[in-house]
Amino acid sequence: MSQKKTLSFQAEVAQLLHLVTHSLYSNKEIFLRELISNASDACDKLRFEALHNNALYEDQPNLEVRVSFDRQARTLTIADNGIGLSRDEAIENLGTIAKSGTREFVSRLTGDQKADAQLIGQFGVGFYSGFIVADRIVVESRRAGLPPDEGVRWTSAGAGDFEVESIPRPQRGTSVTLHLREDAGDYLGTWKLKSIISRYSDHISLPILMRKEEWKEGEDNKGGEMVLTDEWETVNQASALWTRARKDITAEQYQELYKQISHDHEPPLAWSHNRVEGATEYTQLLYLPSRAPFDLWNREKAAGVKLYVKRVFIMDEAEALLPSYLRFVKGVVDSSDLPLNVSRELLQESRDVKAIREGCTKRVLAMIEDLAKHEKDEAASEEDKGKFAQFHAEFGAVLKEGLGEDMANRERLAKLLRFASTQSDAVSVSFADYKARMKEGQEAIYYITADTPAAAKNSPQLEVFRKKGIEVLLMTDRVDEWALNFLHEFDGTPLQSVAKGAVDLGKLLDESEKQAAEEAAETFKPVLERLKEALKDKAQDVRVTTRLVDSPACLVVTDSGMSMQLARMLKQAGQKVPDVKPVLEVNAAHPLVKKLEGGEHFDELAHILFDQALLAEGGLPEDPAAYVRRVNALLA
Ligand SMILES: Nc1ncnc2c1ncn2[C@@H]1O[C@H](COP(=O)(O)OP(=O)(O)OP(=O)(O)O)[C@@H](O)[C@H]1O
Repeated sequence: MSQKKTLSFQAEVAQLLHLVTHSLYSNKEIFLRELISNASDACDKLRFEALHNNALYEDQPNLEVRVSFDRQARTLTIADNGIGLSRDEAIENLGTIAKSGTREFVSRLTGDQKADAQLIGQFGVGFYSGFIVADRIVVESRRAGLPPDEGVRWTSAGAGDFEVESIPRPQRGTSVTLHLREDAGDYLGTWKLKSIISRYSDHISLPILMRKEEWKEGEDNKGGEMVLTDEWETVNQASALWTRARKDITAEQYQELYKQISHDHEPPLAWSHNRVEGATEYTQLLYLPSRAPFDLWNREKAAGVKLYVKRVFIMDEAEALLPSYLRFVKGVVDSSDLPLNVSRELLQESRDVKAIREGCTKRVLAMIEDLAKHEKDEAASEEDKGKFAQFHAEFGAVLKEGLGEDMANRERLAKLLRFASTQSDAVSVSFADYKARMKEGQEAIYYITADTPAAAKNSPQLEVFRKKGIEVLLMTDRVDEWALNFLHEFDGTPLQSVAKGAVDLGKLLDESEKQAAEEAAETFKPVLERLKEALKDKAQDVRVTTRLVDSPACLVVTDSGMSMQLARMLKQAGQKVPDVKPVLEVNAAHPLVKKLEGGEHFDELAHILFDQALLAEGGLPEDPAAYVRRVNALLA
């Protein structure tokens, strides 16, 4: 019945194992953290499945992990009584890489052994990290609910293949036995193992048990030694970290929990841990990561908050707990009120969840505001001062989605945004900074949206603002145009795109300038009419402007219209966009525009003017070849 079978590892696993077994490591001991974390996950899974099927506990309701070693045999065993593995699951889960964490790790491997090895040390590679210290691993397991003769033994030396056979196994759960390498004898000692467990696994909510050691005198008083007894003792704190009081938790412990739940090897930027009491009671432990994940822009991406109910793990990625624009936040919410059998659908409707979501959102915003406060705080350390800028560089753009998504917090969010401007290349100007620098008589916060910082900075629309010394915010995140639709003012001052509507610099223009502009418009009228006629298929209107200084022309849209940039972006994304014709604004004082009056090549010049204005703002002429032909004809 035992049907021994040899199977090959999936190619990525083989690649990973090769690296694990052939490199030097800065941090070998992480293997224990990884195996204990798997054991703990397996117990969480059992507890969750048992909510619907209590029989799965069999006669062992107390979930635990046991770590033991055998000096003679040179083996170290990590055993749990969690959910266990069926034969098929062992083949599937221990022969392929399913989890995104490990896959991402493999994708980051460079082939440079030293760099890769360091990456393993930081990242951990789950189960396979056992091969850092073992030249053979034997896994014995039985899945909860299967009969005692349907156990499985999985064995591998970490090369290209592994063996599986069916075995009888009365006890539920999994034991992982590491046959330690020559140089890994260190791990055959209670003290060493205990210290690793307390460093990495203290926050695990399950008891981790080890055999007690006792001092035994040597015979005839000839030196004694520590010997193992049959008594087991718990060697970790064994209470979920977030259930403890803040003052009893060290920064390292918070960071370890973050690593475990986020699979991020960098420490978090900040965290916030609170017990919320009142109508809805829950504990929240929320982290701001220091780097954006590669799939941050996937709005479907699951949120990073795990839901527990009365310390029972319910689900990963409970997206109902935070709005989508905070999808980068990681952490744990442990509710005292939700039913244990809560489903995703139920979560969407629950009033308690709504309260939790609001509470968590406030908490996250407060955390970010704190980072922002430190930025300007003289007394803060250099490290703390830099944290907000780092946060904003990684997550600022996604935060902007909140302007459209979270009306209740729009003002708080607006205060947290930073932009580049015509006075600052660094993305560091807040609306408040801008307001403080506004010119006498300036009535709006001016901004321009463009595809790139260079396009924004060199846009002809900025010319008059530059001449007058008026700052303009440069917005170049894809989301800006959309997000700013939802923000019409900041602290009482309206926001105005410089590429929308006619410029009204109002009090900023002096009388003589105004008069000159009006006169120019008047004398230019006949040319305008001809321009309108020549460009009637391209431009909604043509008018004389005061916004240009050095450029002959630019394109603008009407106040309510969609900007050209947004229209291009939507088109690229394959969306239907109503065909909006822009308004062409011309600088009547520019030599090229003056040339129009002469009448020669009028149509050709008119089209060149329009296409150049389009190019200048990052667009493309509808018929680029025709544009080139026209320019060449004039150059010739
Ligand atoms: N002690 C265990 N009990 C039950 N199943 C286990 C145990 N250890 C590992 N497994 C199974 O093997 C799979 C692979 O484990 P591995 O540690 O490589 O990845 P992971 O934990 O899923 O992912 P990651 O390490 O990226 O979180 C697990 O998802 C789980 O299904």
